[in-house]
Amino acid sequence: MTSSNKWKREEEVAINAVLRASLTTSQVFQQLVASSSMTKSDKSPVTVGDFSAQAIVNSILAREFPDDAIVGEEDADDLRSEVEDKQQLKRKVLQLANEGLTRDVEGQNTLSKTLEEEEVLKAIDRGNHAGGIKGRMWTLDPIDGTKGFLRGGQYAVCLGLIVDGKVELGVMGCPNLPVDKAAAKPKEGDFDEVKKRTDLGVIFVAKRGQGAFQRSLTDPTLRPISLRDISAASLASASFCESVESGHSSHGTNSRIAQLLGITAPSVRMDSQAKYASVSRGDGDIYLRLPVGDGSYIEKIWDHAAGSLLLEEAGGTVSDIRGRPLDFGLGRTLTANKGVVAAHKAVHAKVIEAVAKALEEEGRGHL
Ligand SMILES: Nc1ncnc2c1ncn2[C@@H]1O[C@H](COP(=O)(O)O)[C@@H](O)[C@H]1OP(=O)(O)O
Ligand SMILES: [Mg+2]
Ligand SMILES: [Mg+2]
Ligand SMILES: [Mg+2]
Repeated sequence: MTSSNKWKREEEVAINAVLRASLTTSQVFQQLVASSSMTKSDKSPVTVGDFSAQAIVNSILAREFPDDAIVGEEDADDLRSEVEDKQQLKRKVLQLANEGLTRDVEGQNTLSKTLEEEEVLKAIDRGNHAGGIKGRMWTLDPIDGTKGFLRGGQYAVCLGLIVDGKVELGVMGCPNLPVDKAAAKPKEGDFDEVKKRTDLGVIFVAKRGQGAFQRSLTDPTLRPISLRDISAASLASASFCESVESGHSSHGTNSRIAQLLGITAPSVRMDSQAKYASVSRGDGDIYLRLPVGDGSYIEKIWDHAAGSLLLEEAGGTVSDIRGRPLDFGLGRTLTANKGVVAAHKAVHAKVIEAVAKALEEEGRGHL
């Protein structure tokens, strides 16, 4: 097998699955989140979107690669409940999953027969695998950035293929990101803008050793992407990409790191693994995810598999705050790592030095 053929079939299937799931989450966003009856505190649309997207991706993987394990964020326990609310949720998920699976998408993967309730629940529960170092497994975050999804910001459908503990393929759908990286991102909370714009929706694809690419939701042409070319000498011109949520990543520590590196540009804030994608195509240069507080939060593999490979293939280095590579072979979580630091290869070591200094100053040097 030539290197460009490696994972060809997996890539095709993963793109089709992520594309379908992205179209379905978009549909849920348009119909439920951006509807006038939606109240701010109602989190139910994201639940509908999560389950439907996981049902769609897992059904396709189960059919195409029946022997592969899946480590997915969600499970169907809630949908098996007899409570009327959950029964209603289950019916909605069944309908959306079937619509998503039977939609005509680039002439591929159409189901001959719609799924029954129990089949959809089983598909979702295929994501229960424990992970580990041996063999082939997919890891899925059906909606990463649930907060972004609810506020009309960024969110992502993230699928990675991990083989013997190494991410080999990553496919990420970002329905609210402009295809053109230079175009303005929709203003957060402006649901009408998201509804109206026709230039939103990107799928990012990376295969180990074969580069990083993007395509739109409608045109299958893959176009190469890469990080902005930055050297140690031009580090001061860099910009950070960081979480919107201060509970997910320490904004205060990031400011100090910027100061130490001579960076003055304001940080670009967005939810989800769209941060990895954004830096991968040169919109922002450094992705910092510094632990908050005592650093007890343990990152999940589905939150980093696709994004980290994309950024590496686009010319970057991804590590935790100590410069250790992310270890995807230890189960469902990244137990050997703390936080994430991602940047162009040429400046990554310098960023890690500044991270260590900033944490030391805060009395968190032990993290
Ligand atoms: N305390 C935390 N620290 C870091 N990440 C978190 C924390 N709590 C939740 N997350 C995860 O951060 C991801 C999105 O964060 P961001 O958009 O800021 O990058 C989500 O996957 C979310 O998990 P979950 O999917 O369970 O909500
Ligand atoms: Mg997530
Ligand atoms: Mg999620
Ligand atoms: Mg979640």
